[in-house]
Amino acid sequence: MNNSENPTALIMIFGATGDLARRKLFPSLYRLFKRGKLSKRYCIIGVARRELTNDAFQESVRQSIEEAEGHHDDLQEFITHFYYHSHDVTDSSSYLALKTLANELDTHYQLEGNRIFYLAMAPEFFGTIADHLKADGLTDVDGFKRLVIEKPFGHDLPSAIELNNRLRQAFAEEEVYRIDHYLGKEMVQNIEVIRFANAIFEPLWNNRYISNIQVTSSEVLGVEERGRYYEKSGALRDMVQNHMLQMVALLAMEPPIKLTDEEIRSEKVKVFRALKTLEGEAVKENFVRGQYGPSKKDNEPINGYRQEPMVKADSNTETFVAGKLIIDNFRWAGVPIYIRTGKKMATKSTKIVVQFKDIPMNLYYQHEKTLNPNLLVIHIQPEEGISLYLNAQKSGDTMNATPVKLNFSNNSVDHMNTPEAYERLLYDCMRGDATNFAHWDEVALSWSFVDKISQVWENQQAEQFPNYEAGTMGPKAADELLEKDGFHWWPVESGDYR
Ligand SMILES: NC(=O)C1=CN([C@@H]2O[C@H](COP(=O)(O)OP(=O)(O)OC[C@H]3O[C@@H](n4cnc5c(N)ncnc54)[C@H](OP(=O)(O)O)[C@@H]3O)[C@@H](O)[C@H]2O)C=CC1
Ligand SMILES: O=C1O[C@H](COP(=O)(O)O)[C@@H](O)[C@H](O)[C@H]1O
Repeated sequence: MNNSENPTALIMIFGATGDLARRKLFPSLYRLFKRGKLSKRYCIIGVARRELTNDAFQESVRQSIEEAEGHHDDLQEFITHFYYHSHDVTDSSSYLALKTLANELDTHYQLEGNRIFYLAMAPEFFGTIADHLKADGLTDVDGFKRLVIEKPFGHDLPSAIELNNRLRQAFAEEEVYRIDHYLGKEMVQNIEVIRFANAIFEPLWNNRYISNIQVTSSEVLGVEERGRYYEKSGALRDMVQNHMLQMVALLAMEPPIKLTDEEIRSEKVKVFRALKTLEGEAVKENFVRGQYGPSKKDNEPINGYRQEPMVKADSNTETFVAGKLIIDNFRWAGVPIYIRTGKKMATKSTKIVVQFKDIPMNLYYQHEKTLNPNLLVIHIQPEEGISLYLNAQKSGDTMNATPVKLNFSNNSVDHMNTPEAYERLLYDCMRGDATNFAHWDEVALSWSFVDKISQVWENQQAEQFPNYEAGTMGPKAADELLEKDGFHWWPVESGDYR
């Protein structure tokens, strides 16, 4: 790992005129600069097809940062380190000019030959770009070379293997940084700290004391302009294969012997290996798919998925998934981990609820009431924090126990300074810390789990689609999935369970 706190590198962004670069990458780089986490020796080359001068590119970078961060006097200084190279990545003859520019800037800014290639482009180009970077000598550098790859990493296991084999011709595994932006979120990173830095949780973190875990990531937005991509992806590939399973791995892994990327990955991989594979009928019993239908809000019609641009009128693509995961190991045997994610749901929320088992005997039993279970809630977004639900005596009432909530809200403490996920991940990559990126073994194992489900779903038209109204929390079958185990989804809207 290059542990410098102010790393030096040339960052080449392929797809520099695209949405991701504008909305996430440029503002994140600026925030690193602002916080003094970028050394003065940095340089960014933006690459895309359209013809732009350096000045026009710098202006577009300035605008995108101002949209996200407002106006700042030091922006002018920041953007002078940005250069633009018009280049079609499928055009073999153009890479040599890119190499010449990179070498010149390397010398000019004294970048020590450190290079980061960020592929913020459609995945079909990943292999071609990596091939050329090597063949045309852009990776022949004295310093480090790293490849940052956006999702989706393949469409299924065979395509992911093919892509990986191709990338590995040019970059070693430790040089490939597969982005999963959930791993850059403050409270996702906090899962490990909550678990491993608190004596009160780790002894209870197993099937003796936990009855079930629920991980929800719901979105209010629909597929917007991404119908073409989403039709081939669906919620299973778009969210479950990566973000949802990564959160599950962090919740379920054993404590690593050290907090190094190798040790943490090795524990996460064991979780993926222990994840019970579902096939045939087991898919139907344990997984629910949904697709949003039209609805109305304030008398205004809301599109169903099949009415969205670039979506087939009889689409079989799921926009919602709920599932019950079983981790077949000593710690988790018998503890269901429920996941749920979807588009056009009632609220934008990512939350983890850990429900503890009931105590053996309830001394505070009331006629019609049972005690509320203890819950640990990890609020990932939009609020960031943790809540612990306990039972305590209501004032003046000695026979009753009432749920009370102990709350820590990150938003109220440090919200303005909480780094964006992309900001952290870019910084980690510059420092050579791959802990919060997806290792190939994790990607391969999560595809093999998800592929079995998609194979069943793709062979059966979902006749009941659409099966949930836009603006709701998904199909009824998702509630029944938990009801048959004697549980229910804890609400994610308010997060207040009293
Ligand atoms: N946008 C987002 O919020 C997220 C995006 N991603 C992933 O990031 C990647 C980029 O997404 P996004 O920014 O939305 O995509 P866009 O379609 O907005 O941008 C694509 C970029 O690629 C460039 N491009 C296209 N074809 C070529 C070519 N042949 N040669 C050189 N440049 C080319 C385009 O510029 P030009 O037309 O000038 O060539 C543009 O800069 C995708 O893999 C996506 O899945 C992942 C998570 C979130
Ligand atoms: O990767 C993706 O994530 C977003 C949701 O991210 P969030 O940080 O807003 O929760 C999702 O909208 C998109 O479809 C998916 O590709």
